[in-house]
Formats: sequence, C-alpha cells, structure tokens
Amino acid sequence: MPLTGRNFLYLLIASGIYFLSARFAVLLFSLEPGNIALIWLPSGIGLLMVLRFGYWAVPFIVVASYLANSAGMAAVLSELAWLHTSTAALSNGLESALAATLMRRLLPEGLQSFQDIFPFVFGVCLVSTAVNSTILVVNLVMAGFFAVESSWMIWLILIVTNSLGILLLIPLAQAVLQAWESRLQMRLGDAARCIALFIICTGMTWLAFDMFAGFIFLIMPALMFLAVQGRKESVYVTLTVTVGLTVALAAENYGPFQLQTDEWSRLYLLSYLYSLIVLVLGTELYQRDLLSEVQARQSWQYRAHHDALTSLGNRSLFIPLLENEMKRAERMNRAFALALIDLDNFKSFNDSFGHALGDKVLKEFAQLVRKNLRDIDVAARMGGDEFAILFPETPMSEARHAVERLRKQVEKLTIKYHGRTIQFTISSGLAEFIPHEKHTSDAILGRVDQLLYEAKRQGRNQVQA
Ligand SMILES: Nc1nc2c(ncn2[C@@H]2O[C@H](COP(=O)(O)OP(=O)(O)OP(=O)(O)O)[C@@H](O)[C@H]2O)c(=O)[nH]1
Repeated sequence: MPLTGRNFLYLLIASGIYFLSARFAVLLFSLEPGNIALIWLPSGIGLLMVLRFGYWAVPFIVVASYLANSAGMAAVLSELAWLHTSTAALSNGLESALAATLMRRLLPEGLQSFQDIFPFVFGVCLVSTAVNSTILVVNLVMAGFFAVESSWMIWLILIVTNSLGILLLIPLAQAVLQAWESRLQMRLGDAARCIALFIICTGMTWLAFDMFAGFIFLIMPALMFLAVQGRKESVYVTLTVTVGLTVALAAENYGPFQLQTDEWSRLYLLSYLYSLIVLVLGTELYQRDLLSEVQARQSWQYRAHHDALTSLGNRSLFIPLLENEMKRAERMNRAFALALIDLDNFKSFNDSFGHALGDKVLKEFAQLVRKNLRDIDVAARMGGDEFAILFPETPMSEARHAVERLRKQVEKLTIKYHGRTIQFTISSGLAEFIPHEKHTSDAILGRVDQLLYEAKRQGRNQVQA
C-alpha cells in the first residue's frame, strides 16, 4: 500500500493510540514487583496497523514504542538506556510485522471459522510473541534489568501478555468493522440482553475481587451465552472490558488469583484469562459455523425448489403439494381445481426480440400471477413457458373466473423494452378434481395438459375447462 498523505496522517493517529495504550497498560495493568503489564494491547494495535497500512507502519510502531518506554527504561537503567530502549522498540516492530505476515499467510480472510483458532493462537500469536519475548528478555538481562534465573518466567509472561493483546483486539476490530459496514442494526431485545450480560460480567468481576472469589466462575456461562446468542461486537467488547477489568483489579490485589507467591499468582491469573479468551473465541466462531451451515442448507433447499428467474416454486415443489391436496380433498370430500398455463407463441418472442426480453416477459407474468392469487393458491413454473396453479377447496366456477381474470389482465399488459411496446397472451387448461374418482398426479396433470392443447388448437388466448 502506498504511503499517501492521508495514510501518513492515519498512521500518526494510530501511533498515538499505540503510545497511549502502552502508557495506559503501564498505569493500569502493571503489577508490582517488576512492573510488567499483564495485558499488552499495543501488540494487537501494532498488528492492526501493519494489516491496514502495510509494512510502512513498522517505523511508526518502533518510534511509538520507543517514546512510550524511554522514560521508564531511563529511570531504571543508568547506562546505555537509549540502546536497550531502541532494541525493545525494534523488537516490538518486528513482532507486528511478523504477526501480520503470518496472519496474511495463514488467515487471509481473517477469523471466520472454528478451524481458524489453531493457526491464530499457535501460528500468529505464539510465533510472533515468542520471537519478540526472546529478544526482549535477552535485552533486559543484558541491561541488568533482572537476573538470568527469573528470565524464563518473564519470557513466558511476556509471550502470554502480548498474545492477550492480539487475541483480544483482532476479533474485536474485525467484529466492529463488520458491524460498521453492515450499518449496525440491533433490535431492542438483543441490545437489552447484551447490556444485561455486560453488566453481569463486569459486576461479577468486581464482586469476585471485593466479596467472594467464586463469582469469577459466573462470568464464563454469561460470556458463553453472549457468544451463542449475542452479536459479535458485543461479545468481544464485553470480553475485552472483563479481561481489562480483571487485570486492573488484580493490580490492586490478586483477589481470586492469590497464590503463595506473586509469580505463581500472575501465572494463575494469565492462565485464567488466556483460557477465557480462547473459550469465548471458540464458542463464537463455532456458533458462526453452525449459523452459516444452516443458512447454506436453507438456501440450497430454496434453490432446489424454486425457479431462479421468477422465484415461483418449481415442479419438484409443486407435485408433492398437488398430491397432498388430492389426499386432503379425498378426506374432506371437497373439490379443488388445477390450471396449466402456457404463453402463446413464446418461441417467436425469443426469436424476434432475444432471450433477455423472453426472460422479462416470464418475470412480468409471474408477478401478475402472484398479484392475482389468494394466499392459499399455489403457483409454480413447471418448465419453459409453462406454469401451473393449484386452487385448493375451489369449485370449477370460481377457478375459471380467476384464470379468465388473469388471461384478460395479461392481454392488457404492456411491456416496454428498448423503446418498443410488447404485448402477449396466454392459453390455459383447467380441470376440477372430484374426490372419490381415483387419480394420480400424473393423470390429473395429463388431463389438464390435454385441455391446454385444446386451447392452443382452438386459436390460443383462451381458457379450456
Ligand atoms: N427467454 C426464455 N425462453 C425460454 C425459457 N425457457 C424456455 N424458453 C423458450 O420458450 C419457448 C417455448 O416454446 P413453446 O411453448 O414450445 O412454443 P410457443 O412458441 O410458446 O408456442 P405455443 O406454446 O404453441 O403457443 C422455447 O423457444 C424455449 O426456448 C427461459 O427461461 N427464458
């Protein structure tokens, strides 16, 4: 992506957000001793910047990271603080570039399905943060920031904290962006449910630290419920706020995560947060898979039973409905009527004006049929220019009236096409099905077809009953 003036401005703004989130993390999510932030949102922001603006974003990330860390590093390091801060900043830039490269390779469409969790968690997050953490830990040990013995623990914590930033922000950004593009429309009931679950999650977090540690477990079912029933963006907003709140409260005291030592308490807290995020992400993506499977099945069924041009039912939808109606008529001892309609001289329309006009005529006719029928009548396109209408519980006189009315309306219908006015007519065969006379659907259709043939033979534009 080229670095235009506008992109430069956006990158400056994004760098500002990166800087603020780093300062914010140090203020809110840092735990003594060691002052290591337990959620590092800049990892997610850096990745989003490279995904959006390409590798041009890397120098911006490096500068933002340098500025965010320089004061803290200078305060604890007496020598070469600039060198260690630069190394850490370059390493952060490398992490974002690497994560974006992996994301483009492994998940070019973003997070779409349950299958994407494995490459996201173990490919994108783990590889990029492990590389960054290794460089950071070596750099900090060389700076004398901490002893070699505690380096493996810090290495592990850095991997998880940076991963949390990516795990939280990528699904959140993706969901918010999609909601924005689809002009977020939420029904009142949905919104109320999302707000209630948000309050439960944040409320339970608070109470777990303030009153009873067990409340922390109640967050899981609430988040699961939201992941299954709620909208994507509300799931990830609630998850991010809950995770942020948990760490911010743990920075004051470890609450439900209090173990014998600070180090183990931190690992306990991080394991909980990591599991919570992966669990919610997995549930939401799995639910998305199920929904798209149901939608695919519904649309496949619809296409199998409907004609794409006119949207009327097709033969395979119509025949079972006809057979049902035959059984019902028999049981209730009530007659029904069946009409077959064929457009007159339709072949010459196609030949004279082209297939596109032929299609337009078929669509206009289907529209007219739909407008003319009662809710209980069933119309279908049986193939080519032939249509069928089933009139349940209707005697011949009424059905004949309906088909005649349709014939007259077609006669009057004019279709404008490339400056020309086109008209057409229809012929129809119509028969009444009398219960107790033994029929099959083929036989009754054959009978109506004969009547249609008779209408054509007698000059078209008429109904033969
Ligand atoms: N444009 C268009 N034409 C179609 C479609 N399906 C079938 N046709 C054409 O519809 C015509 C059907 O012609 P017929 O019903 O056999 O004959 P006709 O010209 O209507 O003559 P009569 O039925 O005897 O009045 C054929 O030329 C088919 O190619 C379609 O989906 N679109």
